[in-house]
This record gives sequence, structure tokens and C-alpha cells, in this order.
Amino acid sequence: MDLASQLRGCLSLAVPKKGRLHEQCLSLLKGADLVFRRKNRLDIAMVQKLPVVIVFLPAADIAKFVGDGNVDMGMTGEDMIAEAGVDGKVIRIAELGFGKCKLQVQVPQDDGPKTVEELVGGRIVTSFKTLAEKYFAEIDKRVLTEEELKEGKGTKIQYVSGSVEVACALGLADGVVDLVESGETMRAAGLHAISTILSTQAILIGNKHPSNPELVTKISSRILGVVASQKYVLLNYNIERVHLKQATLITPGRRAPTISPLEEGDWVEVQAMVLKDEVARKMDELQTVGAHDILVFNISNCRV
Ligand SMILES: Nc1ncnc2c1ncn2[C@@H]1O[C@H](COP(=O)(O)OP(=O)(O)OP(=O)(O)O)[C@@H](O)[C@H]1O
Ligand SMILES: O=P(O)(O)OC[C@H]1O[C@H](OP(=O)(O)OP(=O)(O)O)[C@H](O)[C@@H]1O
Repeated sequence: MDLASQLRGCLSLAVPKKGRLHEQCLSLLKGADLVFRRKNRLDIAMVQKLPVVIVFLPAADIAKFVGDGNVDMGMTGEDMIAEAGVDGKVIRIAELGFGKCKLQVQVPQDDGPKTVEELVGGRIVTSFKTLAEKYFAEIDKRVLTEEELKEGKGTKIQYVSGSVEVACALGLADGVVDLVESGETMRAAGLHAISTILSTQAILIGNKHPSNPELVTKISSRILGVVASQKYVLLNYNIERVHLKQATLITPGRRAPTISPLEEGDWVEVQAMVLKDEVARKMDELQTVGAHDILVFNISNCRV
């Protein structure tokens, strides 16, 4: 059977074929038991046991393809959705909790402008041309007169596909618009940020008219389950019933904590899901209200 016939009737899910989001997207697919074998050099792979096909695409193209309905679902950065201008054309199913960074205006640290207003009329280099143009159009409008705008004195935005940070050193730009996570790339290039255009993270999106809505729901809840399991841990502890009320205020659980009586005296065992980020603080607080035998368990998968 040829590839096109194999794909007919399948739900398509796009993931970045390389780059920052690639590995974590693949690990989400694995956690959701979307198992596939990818043939060498082929950017399409059939999932075993489900009529789903995984499509490997550049992260920048995924938003547009999902928005236009060429692909049913996709994982990409929120920045890519904004840049592609498809916000209104896709359904935002879930934030995935990784790929967190900021799109920032950066200028030379030593002798660069101090504010974005000082960049007006200058040259900006970026891979996010649409977002940078939109951002600077607003500032140009505030700073320049209509006459000056008509004379073309506005900020000039030039597109480059990568290595944006070297543009100032090469004399191509007065400032750049690029993603910043740790800030290492920016600092290594002698730049610093003077403004944030947006904050972004990886997100699961869907087309508004998918080929198989039931399957979209099934795949979404599998992926959401994996995301939740990475975000939460299960906290288990014993406490005297007299202190239970205070303790459950600290660990209310997602819906409610599970409480089971112990054989011994007036003690109970409490189980509750807790955000990973909050677990150390919650354990401290539980100890102060009299909890004992506090245990933390990782969750390998869940449905919430
Ligand atoms: N430093 C970073 N930290 C966290 N997330 C990032 C970072 N850089 C990029 N991202 C996220 O990953 C997405 C893809 O970026 P990445 O740089 O991997 O692009 P790419 O499509 O692989 O292109 P290329 O590798 O050719 O530059 C971005 O849109 C953003 O959402
Ligand atoms: O603040 P940091 O932690 O240093 O991360 C920021 C860098 O990460 C991204 O590029 P990436 O390394 O993915 O490569 P690219 O330049 O080829 O896009 C981004 O474009 C920055 O250059």
C-alpha cells in the first residue's frame, strides 16, 4: 500500500522534527503510549494500535499547518503560534510545561540604547519578523510623527533564520529580537535585554475541525495525563484525626484527599496530589501540624 493510502482516515499529530522541543515531545508521546517506528529519512510514522500518524515538521510550520487543517493536532511553542498569526484558528488544548523562555529585545550591553524608544528608526534583526514588526510599529507610532512614518523613518526589521545574536557584532543591527531562556547566548554575544515581547512555552494545539474529534479527545487526555503526572507527586502521610483538618488545608488534593483509618488508635492515612514545586514547603508545614511518616511518590501516568 502506498503512503497516501496508509494515511487516509488517520488522525495526524505534528511534532518538531529537531531543535529544543523535539526530545521532550517524543518523551510525551512515549508516556502517552503513542508508540511508532520511524523509517530512515521519513518524516511520517504510523502509531501502533491506533489510527494516528506522527508527522515530523519544523517547529515554525506546525502552527500554520494545524491552523490551516493540513494536520489535526500539533505540539509547538506559543511563540510560533503568535508568529504564524493563527491564534484564532487553533484550539489551545494544553500547556506542556517545557520550552519555557521569553522573546526579548536585546541590545549591546556597553554602548547600546537604554530603551526600546531609542531604537526607533534603527535596524532590528530577528527570526520573529511578524511579532517584531507588530511590536515596533506600536512604538514607532508613539515616538514618530505621521510625516516621519510616511518618510520611512520607522524601525527596520530584517529576517534571519538563525544565529540572530551575532547580528549586532557584525554591524547588521542596532538590536535583535530573540528567545532567551538562561541568558547565556545573549550574554556571550555581549547583549542584554531591554524589553520582553512575550513569554512562551510548548503547547498542544488542535485544528477547530479535526477529522476524528473522539480520537482528538483520547489523544489529548493521554497527553494531558502525562503532563499532569510530570507536574504532580503523590504525598502520603499519617496523622492523628484531631489534626486532620489543619493537615488537609495544606494538602487539599486536586479534588479531595483520600483518607483511610489506621488500625492504631485515632490515626488516619492521607493521600493527596501535590504540585512538585510545592512539595518541600508542604512537607515542612505538615510536620509542624503533627504529620508523621510523610512519603513522596512520583506518578508515572495519570488521568485527571
Ligand atoms: N533556549 C530555549 N529554551 C527553551 N525553549 C526554547 C529555547 N529556544 C527555543 N525554544 C522553543 O523551541 C522552539 C523551537 O526553537 P528552536 O531553536 O529549536 O528552533 P528550530 O525550529 O529547531 O530551528 P533551528 O534549530 O533551525 O534554529 C521555539 O519556538 C521556542 O518555543
Ligand atoms: O538563553 P539561552 O538559554 O542561551 O537560550 C537562548 C537561545 O536558544 C535558542 O537558540 P538555539 O540554541 O535553540 O539555537 P538556534 O540559534 O539555532 O535557534 C534561541 O534562539 C537563543 O539563541
